[in-house]
This record gives sequence, structure tokens and C-alpha cells, in this order.
Amino acid sequence: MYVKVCGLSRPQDVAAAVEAGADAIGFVLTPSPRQVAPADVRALAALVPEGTATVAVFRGEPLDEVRRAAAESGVDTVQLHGAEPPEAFAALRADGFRLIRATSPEGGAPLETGAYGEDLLIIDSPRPGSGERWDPAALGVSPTGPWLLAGGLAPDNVAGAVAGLRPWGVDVSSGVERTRGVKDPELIRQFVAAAKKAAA
Ligand SMILES: O=C(O)c1ccccc1NCC(=O)[C@H](O)[C@H](O)COP(=O)(O)O
Repeated sequence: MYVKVCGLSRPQDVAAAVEAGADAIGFVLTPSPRQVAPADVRALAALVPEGTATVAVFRGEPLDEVRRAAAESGVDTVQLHGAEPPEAFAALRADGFRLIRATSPEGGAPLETGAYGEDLLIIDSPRPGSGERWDPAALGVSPTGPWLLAGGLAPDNVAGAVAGLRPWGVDVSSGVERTRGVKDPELIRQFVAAAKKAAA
């Protein structure tokens, strides 16, 4: 079970996620209560050991801005949540990034990993980072490639969500916060442990 913890902005939260065994650490570089400047992402990403992915998250920024900010951040992976075309993924691939495409079941984009050249697909709520669940009935058939389930997951519901949809991995943000935008290291530890125990 691949686990991504997203929206980190403090060293202690990065340390908790790494120690708990998260596979990917996400930093939000788009307007959000969790937004972090590229220079601060670089400092946080430097705390992450090799083998754990560092992910810069964007939503709707112009491609040039994404390329510049991602390079300045020092991450290895870019996650796009907007209506970016396959050409944007190709440009970021040429820059050397691994790629995550995030979409919602209602978004109309293909629910197939790799459709835009990405390595990983996230199926999320239409309002990313909101903590909202989405209706599993909207998914129809699960993607066959590697995909992460996101949207309203938390330590106490991740096992049930995994049992229902059988994703390759999971992604969390709001569910490991006590107040919006502020992570709780103990909730991070609980979430990663519960997700790793959940059978895909
Ligand atoms: O986290 C945000 O505020 C955010 C804003 C805009 C685009 C993406 C954002 N987050 C991306 C993520 O990968 C979240 O982990 C994912 O949407 C799940 O969020 P949540 O439902 O809060 O667990």
C-alpha cells in the first residue's frame, strides 16, 4: 500500500511522515491554506531521504510557472490538478520529473493511469484538499494501473475505503490535521500505520 501525505509545511510533520513510513510527501504550491513557497519547499524536501518521493502540487498555474517553481523546489515529482493537456506532462517529463495526474470521477478526464503520460493517477474529490469524500459509485470500474484514492480519508476510515475500492495507494491531507492547514504528527503516524495495514 503506497501512502502519500500531502500539504506539509513544517519540519516536524515531514519527520513524522518519513518516520511513519510514508512513500511520498506532498507540498502545495498553489493557493491553499497549505501553500508553501518554492524556497521553503526546497528546505523541507531536503529533510526527506532518498527513496521517499517529494511532490510539488499545482492546480491551474501556467506551465512555465509550474516548471520554474518545481525546479526551484528541488522535488522529484510534480502533481497536476488542473485541466493541463498531455503536452504539459510531456514538458515536465522532459525536465526530469516523475508525474502524478489528479482528477475526480466527475471531471470528464480519463480514469486510466498513464493516459496523459503520468506515472500515477490520483482519484480525488472535485475540491482537492477539502477533506470531502466522493461517491464510489461514480467511479464505475477501478483503474487498472497504479492509482491513489484521495478525498476525505483519515486514520479511522482508510481501512474501510481501501476494502471498498481496492486502490494501489492512498493520499491524505485534511484527515491528518486538527485545524485546517495545520498537520498533527500523531495523526500522520496513525494514518500511515492504518493505511499500511489495510489490504489492497
Ligand atoms: O491540499 C490542498 O489544499 C490542495 C489545494 C489545491 C490542489 C490540491 C490540493 N491538495 C492535493 C492533495 O493531494 C490532497 O492530499 C488530496 O486532495 C486529498 O485531500 P483531503 O481530502 O484533504 O485529504
